[in-house]
Amino acid sequence: MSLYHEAAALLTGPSTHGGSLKSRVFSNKDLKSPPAQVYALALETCKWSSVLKEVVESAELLKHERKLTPILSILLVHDHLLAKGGIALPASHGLRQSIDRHKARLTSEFTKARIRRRCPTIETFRDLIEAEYAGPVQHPRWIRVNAIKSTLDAQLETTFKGFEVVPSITQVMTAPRKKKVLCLDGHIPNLIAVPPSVLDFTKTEAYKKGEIILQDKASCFPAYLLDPRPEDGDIIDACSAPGNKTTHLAGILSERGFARGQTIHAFEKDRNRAKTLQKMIKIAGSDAKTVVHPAEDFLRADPQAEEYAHVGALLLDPSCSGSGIVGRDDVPELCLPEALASKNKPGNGKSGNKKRKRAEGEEEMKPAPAMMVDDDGQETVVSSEKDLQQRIEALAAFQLQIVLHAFEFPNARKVTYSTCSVHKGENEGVTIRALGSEVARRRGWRVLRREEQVRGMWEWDVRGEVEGCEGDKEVAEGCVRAFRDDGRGTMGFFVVMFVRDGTVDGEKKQVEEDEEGPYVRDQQGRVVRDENGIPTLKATGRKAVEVDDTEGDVRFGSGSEGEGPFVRDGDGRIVRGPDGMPTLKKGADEESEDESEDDWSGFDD
Ligand SMILES: C[S@@+](CC[C@H](N)C(=O)[O-])C[C@H]1O[C@@H](n2cnc3c(N)ncnc32)[C@H](O)[C@@H]1O
Repeated sequence: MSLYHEAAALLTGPSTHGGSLKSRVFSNKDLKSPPAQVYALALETCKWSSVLKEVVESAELLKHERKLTPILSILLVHDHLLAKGGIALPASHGLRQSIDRHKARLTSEFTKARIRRRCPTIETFRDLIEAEYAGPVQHPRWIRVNAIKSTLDAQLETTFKGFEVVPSITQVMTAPRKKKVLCLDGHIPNLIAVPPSVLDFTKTEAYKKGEIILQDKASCFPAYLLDPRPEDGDIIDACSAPGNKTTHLAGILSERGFARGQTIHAFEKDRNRAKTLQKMIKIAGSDAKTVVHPAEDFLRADPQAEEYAHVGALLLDPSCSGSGIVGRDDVPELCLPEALASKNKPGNGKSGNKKRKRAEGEEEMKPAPAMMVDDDGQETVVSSEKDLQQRIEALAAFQLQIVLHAFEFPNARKVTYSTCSVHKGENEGVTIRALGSEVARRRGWRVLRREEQVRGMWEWDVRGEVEGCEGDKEVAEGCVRAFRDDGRGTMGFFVVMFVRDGTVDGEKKQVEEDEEGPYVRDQQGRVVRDENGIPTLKATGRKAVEVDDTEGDVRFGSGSEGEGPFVRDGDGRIVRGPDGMPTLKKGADEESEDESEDDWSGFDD
């Protein structure tokens, strides 16, 4: 079967593969053509289908070529007009000849379609189609600067040279997809948003060297909320692959300075995914500080083992329904030409119809069963609300087990739990059940209140659902949510942090100087820290931990005074608040006059 027949069958034929176009292509083991080629052809044809319908109808192609079906006609005309190498069939092939016979007419109708849309060149026509496909508001591309290998300033001067810095995410989301604008995120340090198609960042030197990491803003919440510090001891990332959050933890700690011997333990149950994890950790430069536990189930790690005696913080990001992932449920629109259309006026055929239309002669399509694809790729057929509830319940039971296991680590004081799901059952539901558990009560685990959270997180105003928290407003406020398509540019996400004080197993109080803990505090009650984030012990007046400075300088940014948008100290280092956010130079955060509604609050404390 040719590439075109395979793409046609995929787009209009009966399907046993539900889910997005991507998962339909890549889970279809019967394809003879390379899946990437089938996917690209099908997706691009869908994007252009309203134009192709117009061209095919105006050229009366289906009237003259009775053997062509509507779907085949637009797939072939797509490649004829828009693919670099034209139709991927020999000149003698019947399908190709059915298009070649009408070359001149098709080209002329395509030119008319372009001019009708006021596009002077084919490039502007392509941009218009991409913009229409994305809709008026687009999901930004989020880029985290990996503090182990680079700094925000260094990236602004290299990878993002020539980009205009705009103050609000709204301006990035509504900018032309290729416009060189960027927004420095106001919640997560070292995070940049740009329009989605401005550059293929995977081809940049910075990406190849691990200086930048493509990671959605919401996916940066857990490591930032966990706020890892040198005095936290070892850290466990329980469900790590592909390693975005593991490398983020390492990035934060490298800015603060790892304590001597401080280690991140990264568990990953799936052997293949563990390989990806190892690769990512190496590229990101965090391999020296990370112990990967490949193909190891976190639930089987013994909390009492000597190896984990110094674990003070855990990040839990277990498998979930993935219902918050952007693009997960994308099935592109498809406009098909009328089979026997005679001289249709352009635009007659209701192009832009949301639903897929079938023309005469197309095979009857049975509704595909809905497919739930978890964020680690596991597929479940979900054909009713009951199926969905059962799947959520099974996931929630597993997620709860992960949280309760983490609660058992003897020296753990901080645990974040996150999902990229929008379902209450996997989020607030798990939180409430964890709080009500025997181990939580025995060991004093509670939810970190909003006002106790690191600044970017307490300022984030999308919080947990009170109803999902059984009416407990304080717990709901402690939960952090993110939704797709709410104008903030993130994926759907949930994170909560559990903490406990010095009470160990309800018995002995750890030795502390007073109720406020062992560290020196300022007049506002905040722990006084040095430039590496290390607090001073009241008892000794000395630093709480020795920072490992054997691997070179611990930096909070580099470059000379006066460079970049941030305030610098006398040594040229970026000045940051206690939460790690850089301070913008005066005027750098001023809005343009016409920017009325945005969420920018600058980086000042
Ligand atoms: C949501 S993904 C993690 C994404 C990752 N935290 C990141 O930000 O790149 C969940 C991962 O947990 C792994 N996993 C699931 N159950 C596990 C377990 N019991 N122990 C260790 N890994 C597990 C899955 O194989 C999957 O790779």
